Formats: sequence, C-alpha cells, structure tokens
Amino acid sequence: MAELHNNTIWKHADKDLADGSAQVISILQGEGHEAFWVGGCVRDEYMGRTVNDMDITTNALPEVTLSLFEKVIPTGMKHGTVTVLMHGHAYEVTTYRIEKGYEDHRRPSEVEFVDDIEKDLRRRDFTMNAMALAMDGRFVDPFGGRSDIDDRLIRCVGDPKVRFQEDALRMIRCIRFASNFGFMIAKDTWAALLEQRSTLGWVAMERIRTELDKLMSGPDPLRGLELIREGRLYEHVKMPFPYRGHQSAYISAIPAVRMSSPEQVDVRYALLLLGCRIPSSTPLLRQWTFSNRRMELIKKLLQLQEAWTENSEGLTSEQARLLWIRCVLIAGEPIAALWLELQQAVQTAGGTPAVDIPQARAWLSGMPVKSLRELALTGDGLLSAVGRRGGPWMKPLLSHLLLLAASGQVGNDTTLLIEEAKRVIIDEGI
Ligand SMILES: Nc1ccn([C@@H]2O[C@H](COP(=O)(O)OP(=O)(O)OP(=O)(O)O)[C@@H](O)[C@H]2O)c(=O)n1
Repeated sequence: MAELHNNTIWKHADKDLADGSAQVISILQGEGHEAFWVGGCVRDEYMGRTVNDMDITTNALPEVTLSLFEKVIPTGMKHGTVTVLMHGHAYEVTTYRIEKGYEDHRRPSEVEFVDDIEKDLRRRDFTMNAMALAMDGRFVDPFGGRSDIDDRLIRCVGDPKVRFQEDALRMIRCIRFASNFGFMIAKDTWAALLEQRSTLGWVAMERIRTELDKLMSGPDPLRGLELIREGRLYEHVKMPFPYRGHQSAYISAIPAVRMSSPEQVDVRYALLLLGCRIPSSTPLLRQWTFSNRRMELIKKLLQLQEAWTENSEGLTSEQARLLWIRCVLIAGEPIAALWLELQQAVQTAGGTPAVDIPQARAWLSGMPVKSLRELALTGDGLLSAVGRRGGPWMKPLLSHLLLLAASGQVGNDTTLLIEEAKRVIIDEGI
C-alpha cells in the first residue's frame, strides 16, 4: 500500500477524516488508477479553513470503484458517484467526467467519463473549486485557483456565461462564497451573472434556500444580501424586498446574532423579515420551503415581537412582568430565550431593543413554572379534584392556573391550585 502522507497535507481536517480518505486513494492507486482529493476540501485546506468533508475524483469507472471497497453505496452510478465508507466517514468518489446538454439550467442530461483530470476540473464552477490534490501534496491547479484565492477573487472556470447557463444555482453559490470568504467577484463573472440571472427561476427553491442558509449563517451575511440586491436577484430568490439594508436596525443586527447553535440562523431570518416589514411571513416562509419546524420557530419569534411591542407601552413594571410571563408561556421558554438573543443583537448593533433585556432575563429565570408540564396539577388531577367530566372549560382554567403559578401569585402546589380552580369555577359559574 502507498505511504500515507495525509498528516502532513491536511492541517485543517480531522485526523480520521484525512486518514480514511487517504486509505481510499491508496486502494485506488494500488489498483493502478489515478485518484485525487478534489473541490471544496482542497480549497478549504489551502485557505486554512476547517475541512468537514472530502471528495475524491478518480479515473476508475464507477463499477470498478464499487468492486474495490467493502462498504460502498452506489449513490449515483449514472453520474459516476460511489460513496465509500471508511474509518467511520463517507467519501464521494466520482469518476472524472464531463457534462453535456444542460437544457434546464439545473443538471446535465448526459455525462461522459473521461481519463484526464484536467477535463474533469474544467467542468467545475469556480477556479478555487477546480483544484485537485495528490497524495504527495502536489496541486493540480490548471486554472489558477490558488492565485485567485491569494487575490481573494471568485472567478468562473472558462466562460462564466456558460458556467452559469449550465447550472444557475452557481450564481447564488458565487454570492455565498463572496459573502462568506470576503472575496471580490471577477468582473466578467459578475457581468455574466447579471446577464444570466433570470435563469435562476429554473432552480428548485430548496437548493437556493440551502445556499441562502449558508450565506445567512456566515460571518458577513449583509454583504451577501447587498450582492443579491445589487445583482437584482431578489425576484428570483423570493427575497423579501424592499430590503433597506443598513437603514434598518433589525437588518444591521443580523450579523450580531452569534452562530452558537443551528437555531441562530433562524433568529437571523426573523431579523431579516422584521427589517423588511413583511406583513405576513407565512407565504414567504412556505415559498422558501422551510421545514415546518423552522417555519414555526421563525413565526413564533415574529409573533412574540408583535405581542410584546403592541401591548407593552405605558405599562407599570408589574403589568409588564405579567405580560412578559404570558408571552413566555405562549411562545415557550426556548423561543423566549431566542427572542432575547434577537433583542441583544439589536442592542449590540446600536439599535434600541424592544425590551429591557436584563429585566426580562431576570423575570424569565425567576419564573417558578415555565410550562404546563411543570404545573403541580395535571388535567386528570383537576378533573378528579372537582369531580367533573373533561370539556372545553379545562384549557382556559389550566392556562389561568399556569399564569398564576408562573408569576408567583399562587404557589405551584397541588392543594393551592385546586383551591384556586374551585374558586374560579364557583365565581365564574363554569
Ligand atoms: N453547482 C455546482 C456545485 C458544485 N460544483 C463542484 O463540485 C464541488 C463540490 O460541491 P459542493 O460539495 O456542493 O460544494 P463545495 O464547493 O464543496 O462547498 P461547500 O462545502 O462550502 O458547500 C465544488 O467544489 C465544485 O467543484 C460545481 O461545479 N457546480
């Protein structure tokens, strides 16, 4: 087996990930085939960015690759892709190929396997993504990817018009890379993007949204949003415009949301929607093909914003506390905590938050009960205590008890809660 050089090559990848991929390349080479690391992993390593996955390209035909490995999945044989499992990682191993007949600006209708790595690299989108790396650390970089990275430049391989015609999503990728890496876009690449932008309509919204997610969770989402505005791509990505850029405190706050968990990107989207004053977010979130879970999260953040801002003016401190507790109970504690992060971001960006953040945090952490689950009286407990059958009267009564317990007006104690329930039933004739 060929000697493994991966530890000296991969300074920004997990050791197991690098070792597994080197093993795959060694096995292919041991059978007389060429094999290289390719694409995003090579770019990221050169840039000193963390490498999270590794793709391999080879002149071995997919059936050959399939036969050489024990744990292997024929993920896309027609397109030359086989997934090899090694050292607990999955690697896409793709045969050198050229692509033909992009009739729908999305995907090739035909691929042809070739025997020359340079031909494979030529079909790729940007020079920085069209590099391969050999086991001995040698770069195959026929289009000047490293020099463009050094110049902080995104440039299409070959004719940019053709690259964007082949797959219109590349236009959004271009903006995503420019935004996330802080790179400029080469003049002819940008000109082609402006010329080809209408073809974005051909691309499935899911693919666009995946790119938007990467842009929105990156270090400089405002740059990406500005580029989308400048390129007038918003109609094609269903971007909520008018986007007033930095004029809105909400928009300015987007990068101030720290990306400490996956949900934070949705806090950023909520700020975008608030900044664009979208009257109803549901149709847009649907168009953007968010999962129900993410859609609910964003909607709840917006609802909480509305419930608070519309009702909190002119309240005494105690009234404000009760309103806040009601909001927390309706939205749920995790959403309330995320909403406070949203407010924090507004403040960090120099805007005025909708709430006194330390005060709301203190009120939140001082709540003895934060959800129905924590209430010392269950629905069944209530029924047996009052000797009645269940019905629509229960929900408002339990909510009332929850609010009292959460705000400390009644202790979270079964006896006390039953007493209060009986009082309400008698007083209100339920
Ligand atoms: N529309 C596309 C998508 C991908 N590629 C090529 O396929 C490689 C792998 O693509 P992908 O894994 O989607 O993205 P990465 O470039 O690896 O970037 P990231 O990991 O940041 O998404 C790219 O580097 C590029 O060479 C392409 O030419 N055109």
